[in-house]
Amino acid sequence: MSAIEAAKKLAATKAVAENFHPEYRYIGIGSGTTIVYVVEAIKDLGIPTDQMSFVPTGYQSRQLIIKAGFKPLTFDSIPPDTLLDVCFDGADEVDEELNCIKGGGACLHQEKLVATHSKKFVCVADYRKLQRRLLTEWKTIPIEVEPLAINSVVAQLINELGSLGPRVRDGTQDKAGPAKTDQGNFIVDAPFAPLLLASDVAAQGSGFIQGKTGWEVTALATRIKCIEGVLSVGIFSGENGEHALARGIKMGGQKPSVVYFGMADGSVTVKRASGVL
Ligand SMILES: O=C(CO)[C@H](O)[C@H](O)COP(=O)(O)O
Repeated sequence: MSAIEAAKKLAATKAVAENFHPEYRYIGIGSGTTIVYVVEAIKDLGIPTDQMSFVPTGYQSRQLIIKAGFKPLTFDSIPPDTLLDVCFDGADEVDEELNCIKGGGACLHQEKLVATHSKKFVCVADYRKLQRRLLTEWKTIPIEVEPLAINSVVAQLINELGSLGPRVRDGTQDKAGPAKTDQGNFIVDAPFAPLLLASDVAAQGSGFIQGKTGWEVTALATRIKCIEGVLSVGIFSGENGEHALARGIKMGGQKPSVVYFGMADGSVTVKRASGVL
């Protein structure tokens, strides 16, 4: 096993040991390569799961749940007003304030649905994903776009928001044309300069900033989401589910409450959200 795979597995094992409880009934399962180790770790706990439902974030995730012998539940079958007890997912990059870029595997829309309906989002990643700001090593924001609107969305990303060379993601080698999401949409990967943290903006004493100093994370996510034809933006920012609940808001927290990073030296670095927990 490579150092990176070993790091993912270590982080997944610790994240599950500390955040998976026998009384849980609804568990979200994300997408990607790291989540495979999370599902393995849940299985290895040996806790009975017959009273539990596992909510996938796409085709790959559903297959993982089924293969592990867990009961899958589609997002639209969750009982009304019910929050998931926890969701586990990976990330492409995580900044100091636990904002994330997601969507490297084109599953951002369902991942956001699940994250925003979970009491707690537990993120699992390897050391490459840990950065002070988003778009440091991972250079683009994945955006899910309705195919008919693809040209107009790309034009607005360039002309109105200053993205330098957004590209429609290609499909597999075996199929000509753009990649399609589980919803049948396209993905635009939009490059921007590294994003400012909310604390950077507060320190400069101004509102949202765009231009020479770059975009603040949530300001850019909000602007992109407002473009007609955009279904979902691969920036998970703002509040986390636990903070939202503490304020009496049931749904909508996007950020992880905690991130487990598997490190190159075999340790696991745990970053928790600050504030009211
Ligand atoms: O957002 C995602 C898929 O849309 C994944 O969570 C993200 O790409 C991380 O993947 P990996 O665990 O393979 O590094």
